[in-house]
Amino acid sequence: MQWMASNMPAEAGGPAGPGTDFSMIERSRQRSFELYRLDPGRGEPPRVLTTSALKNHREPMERFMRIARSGMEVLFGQIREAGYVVLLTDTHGVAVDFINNPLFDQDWRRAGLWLGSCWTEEKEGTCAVALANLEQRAITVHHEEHFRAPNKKLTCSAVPIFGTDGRMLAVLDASAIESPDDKRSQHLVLQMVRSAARMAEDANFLHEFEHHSVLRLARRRDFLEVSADGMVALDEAGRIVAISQSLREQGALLPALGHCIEEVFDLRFEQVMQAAHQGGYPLTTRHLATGTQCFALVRPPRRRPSAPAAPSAAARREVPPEAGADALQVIAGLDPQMQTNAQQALRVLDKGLAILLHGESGSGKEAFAKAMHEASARRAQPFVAVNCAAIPETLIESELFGYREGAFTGARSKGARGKIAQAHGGTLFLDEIGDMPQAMQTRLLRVLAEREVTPLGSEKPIAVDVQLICATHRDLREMVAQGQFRLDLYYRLNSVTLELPALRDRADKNALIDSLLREDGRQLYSRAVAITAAARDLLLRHDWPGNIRQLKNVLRTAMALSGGEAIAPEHLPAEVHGGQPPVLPPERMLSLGSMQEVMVAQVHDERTALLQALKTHHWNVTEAARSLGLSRATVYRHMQRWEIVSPNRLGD
Ligand SMILES: Nc1ncnc2c1ncn2[C@@H]1O[C@H](COP(=O)(O)OP(=O)(O)OP(=O)(O)O)[C@@H](O)[C@H]1O
Repeated sequence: MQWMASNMPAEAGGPAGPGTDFSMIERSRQRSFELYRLDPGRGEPPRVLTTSALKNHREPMERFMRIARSGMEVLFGQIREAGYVVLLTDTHGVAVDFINNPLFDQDWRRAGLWLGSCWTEEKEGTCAVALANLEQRAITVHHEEHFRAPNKKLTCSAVPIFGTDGRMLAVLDASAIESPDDKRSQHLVLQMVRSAARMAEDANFLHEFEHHSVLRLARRRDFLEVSADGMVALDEAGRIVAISQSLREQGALLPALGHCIEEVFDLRFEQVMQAAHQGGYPLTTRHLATGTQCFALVRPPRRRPSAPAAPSAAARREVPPEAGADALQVIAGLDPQMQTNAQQALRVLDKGLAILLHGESGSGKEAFAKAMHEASARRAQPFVAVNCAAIPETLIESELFGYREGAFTGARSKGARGKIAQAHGGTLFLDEIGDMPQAMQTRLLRVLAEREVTPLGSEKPIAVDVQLICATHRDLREMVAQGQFRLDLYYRLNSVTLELPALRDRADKNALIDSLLREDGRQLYSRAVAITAAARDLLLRHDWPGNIRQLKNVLRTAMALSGGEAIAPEHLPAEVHGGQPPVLPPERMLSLGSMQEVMVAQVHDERTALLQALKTHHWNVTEAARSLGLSRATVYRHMQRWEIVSPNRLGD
């Protein structure tokens, strides 16, 4: 169902056949050679885990394996005669379940298509399961496209399966040892794997939300019962608590999470409940944001847990969207590029890959990194941020790697744990990675390769397990070309690069303004602060060199100046009016400290200007207000705020 134009990357496919994405395969080949230094000629089949090691992979998957089993059986029934085996792997590429034709056990085992086999890029190089895991897209890897010689006769079609929070759960794969040379022969197989994967996702969704009302949605009424386009789960208050993967992929409904059904569809929750009580008849409705007409069928909650009384509609609207994977959706807002970033981030999280965020200063790289941490399996562990540009070069080593007692003059007597060790189990965010000195780059590379850190003055390495997220506003590729950044570290860091758009390029400036007015208004005045159309217009037209940070500060100052009333153009600084920005060097304007200085400078300027006008007009407030283009009430409010007292009243 197209709720709006999809902003997801195109499905892997193309003229050369299904699941063909040359750049995906090419990138993987490059990593296999350069990052993992694999030997394409190595002869043995993929490693198969021992029973006890396999148990560790199967246990966390047990519930889902039971749900996915019928989908696997349907799929196997369709392709068994053509000589395929069906594998279900976890997100580490380990086959936790499989169905084969036992007549050919020996052949499957020899080919590594077996329970417990490990299909990772690190060991096997380019292969379908590893790529579906890494890129979180459906793909066929056919014959010679495989990296290692023993896999080159295989054809494998793999499709990722996502959980109800958008995180990847597993990969479903169909593989054969013998198949025609033409990759197009696999087109139908890939489609079958895809529909079995979708069946497993939907079954999992219905199972997980069995205590919730679930709305099946379809653009065509006839297909509502047999093949809905997607599902949303509602809690007892009518709030959307989850949306199925098929709708997630279209992006349009993501911002609906946490909202009441009537805010998203032209449909009252009471109608939904009524339909549920009467056995579920189709409802005709409309998606409010896109105007798309659609049909909904309610599946009532299976067993209703005894629940507290439903809150009022007003109270329901105040509830923030759920944490976890949705933290990323919240930070992505309504901007298509940010939504794609959020989807990509979910695909690569918890895969042991470093992630690079690129974007202008203040565009929200750290905020995005924090949201990624929240969305990851590490969210209960520390998030440690280090700004490489803010630490003097002489201290960066001890700050990052830590030191043992007496490691250098001035060291603390007990030594110190470095930031890398502090982030153990969690996420390490290295901001301004382009500013990291070359010697540190070498040490960091070693930490990433060996997954251990040796504090200064110590010989005992400490094992560390961190999700690394780096950020920069610089062009690292250019820095590599200039010899300022290590090529091998660059390869390690940019397995995935997410480009954060500058505020001026974001399609959701309006919504961002509203959300900042709501959040900061609540902090300052315990309520959202309004804004006039003229002031909003100025904000929308400004090009925001300091990005969201600057917008946030401008709005905070404006809120203070307006005293919590609607923000009008007069509350906005000169640069937003197209005038000269405060005289500060541009690079300083972009740091948090300097933005606060800008705020102070602005307030200081406004106070001086008001004082000057009052003096010029002999403390006649009406005259001073007219000369400044402000209302008398505003001038009085500002006088009170800035403690300007008319000399005529000093004796009061
Ligand atoms: N989507 C968002 N909604 C609301 N506030 C946001 C959003 N993204 C970022 N911010 C806020 O904008 C400010 C700047 O964000 P952040 O520090 O993440 O930017 P940055 O790109 O890391 O900047 P720098 O490169 O200078 O370190 C912060 O106050 C952050 O909370």
